[in-house]
Amino acid sequence: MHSSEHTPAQSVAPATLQLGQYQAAVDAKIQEFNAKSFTAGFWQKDAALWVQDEAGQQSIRSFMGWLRVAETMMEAVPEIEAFVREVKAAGFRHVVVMGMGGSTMAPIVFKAAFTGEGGLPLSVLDTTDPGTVRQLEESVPLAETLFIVASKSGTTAEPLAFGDYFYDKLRQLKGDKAGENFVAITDPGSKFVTAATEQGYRRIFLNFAEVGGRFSALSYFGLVPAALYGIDIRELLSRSLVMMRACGSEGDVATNPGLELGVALGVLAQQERDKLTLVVPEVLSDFGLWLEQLIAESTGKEGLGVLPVAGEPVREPAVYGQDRVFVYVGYAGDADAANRSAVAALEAAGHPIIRIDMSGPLDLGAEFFRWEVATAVASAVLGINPFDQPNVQAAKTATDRLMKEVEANGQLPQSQSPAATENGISYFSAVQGGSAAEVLQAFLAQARPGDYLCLQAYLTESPALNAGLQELRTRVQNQYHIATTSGYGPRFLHSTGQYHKGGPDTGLFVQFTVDHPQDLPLPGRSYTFGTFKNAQAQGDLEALHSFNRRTLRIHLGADAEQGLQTVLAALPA
Ligand SMILES: O=P(O)(O)OC[C@H]1O[C@H](O)[C@H](O)[C@@H](O)[C@@H]1O
Repeated sequence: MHSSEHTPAQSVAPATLQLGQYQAAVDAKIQEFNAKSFTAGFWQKDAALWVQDEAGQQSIRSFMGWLRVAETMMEAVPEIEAFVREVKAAGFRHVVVMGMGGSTMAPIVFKAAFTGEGGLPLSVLDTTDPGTVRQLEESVPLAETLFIVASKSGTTAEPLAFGDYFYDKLRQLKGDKAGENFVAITDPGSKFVTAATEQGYRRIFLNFAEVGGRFSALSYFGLVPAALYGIDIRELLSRSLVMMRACGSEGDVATNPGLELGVALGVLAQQERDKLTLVVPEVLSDFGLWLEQLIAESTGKEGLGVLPVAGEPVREPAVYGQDRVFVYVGYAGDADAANRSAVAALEAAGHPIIRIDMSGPLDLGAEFFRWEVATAVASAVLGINPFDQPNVQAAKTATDRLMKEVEANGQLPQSQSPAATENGISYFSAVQGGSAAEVLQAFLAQARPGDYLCLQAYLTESPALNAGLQELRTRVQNQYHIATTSGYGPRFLHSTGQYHKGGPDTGLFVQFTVDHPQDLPLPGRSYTFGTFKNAQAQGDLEALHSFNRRTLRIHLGADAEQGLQTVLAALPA
């Protein structure tokens, strides 16, 4: 057993790595990295530490702006705070952040981890699901809501659709003054800058081309919503800077919190401990969404990667395979007894364990940085470029093609015939079976050690659905001992979707779809939110097939919650 502590005063949250039998391999990699002065090279953006091809190296050098973005943003704090005062003085009562993937993940984490005291209530929209869009619209005071359209590229279809949808609503209320309620966060020179200017947006925050989406938590993308929500962004950033110095440009990898963690994760993945299973107290559950995107999109490519497993029911050692590393992130002094004792039992059973105890939610600023460094370093161990997402495009391309068919024919092409239809629910898969139970059984029987079940819910999120999806994960854990992940679509397409297609061929993908009786039209477009979302589901299924992934689509009919219960009832005991 080996443990390393980082606990000086005015310092970063302590991390303890209990790696057991894997410590020797991690130590060997640390020595190898020290011998080539990895720490210095990392800060000098020496791209040869990651990949050897010139194009890959060029991409790496041009996306390392996140290393110092917290310093730059410290100087922007007065500007952001003045903006918050302006917005409050103008009478706004609510903030909605709209975007996908890295552009909205940090606000999602902040919303759950902080109370919002002293700030404006915050909502995040990152789905084309018409039910969710409608719920959001009904839950905010439209005329007094500030809408932040967040898109680095300014070309992502979803945020542009959200912006147009709500701009149209505001025009109906305020005519030419609609733009007062809109803010853009995007890269300089993006097409969206022109559109937002023409529409009279209140403010356009220009972010940094050299900061990629999933590394943008500590840039305008994370900090403008954070400040509006009442978070002390100066303190958040100053804690990031403490971590940044701790991860600083010289010295032994073994005493560098980000580098050591990254080497450990990379080496563990090479030793087939590639399911990074996050255990957190309830208030930090959305930290898992942020970490999922960072790790899965950065490392899940070329058949390699670390699979983040977030939100999985924490269980007794007997249900797990030998492919896990457990990471506990919580608050020092918070009992969180059930989680901590479960992790202790897993440690006693021989699983590698990493524990991080923050002093409070403002430490998230430091943790964002630690995990960004660790993810970049784990990618160096694996020999891949952490800053591209080559396989996300496969789903987008398939969706675009399907949307052209919608424009031409007024509807999506019919999909294949189901393997089984029972109680109004249809099951589509390459596996055969005469009944729902047989199809489910045949599909899940493909599970091998090291595989994972991936639930992809293109549904309106609700507590009942969350409970049903958790029940499904628990049942599969019990019976097949494989890792289980779960995500709502289309959110995960901009996150773990990269790993699903680009990572190892170990996924068993179950896609849930539903009818859209409560659809919503999109202004200026010939299609609805519902059609767009269906095309995204169908497009991603095609993309998964093009990578020969094992899939099962379950169409739940009109009532998703009831449909999911019917599926659970059909699941072999
Ligand atoms: O901020 P945007 O340019 O709109 O991008 C939003 C997201 O979409 C893409 O699909 C990428 O895979 C993500 O890494 C990115 O965070």
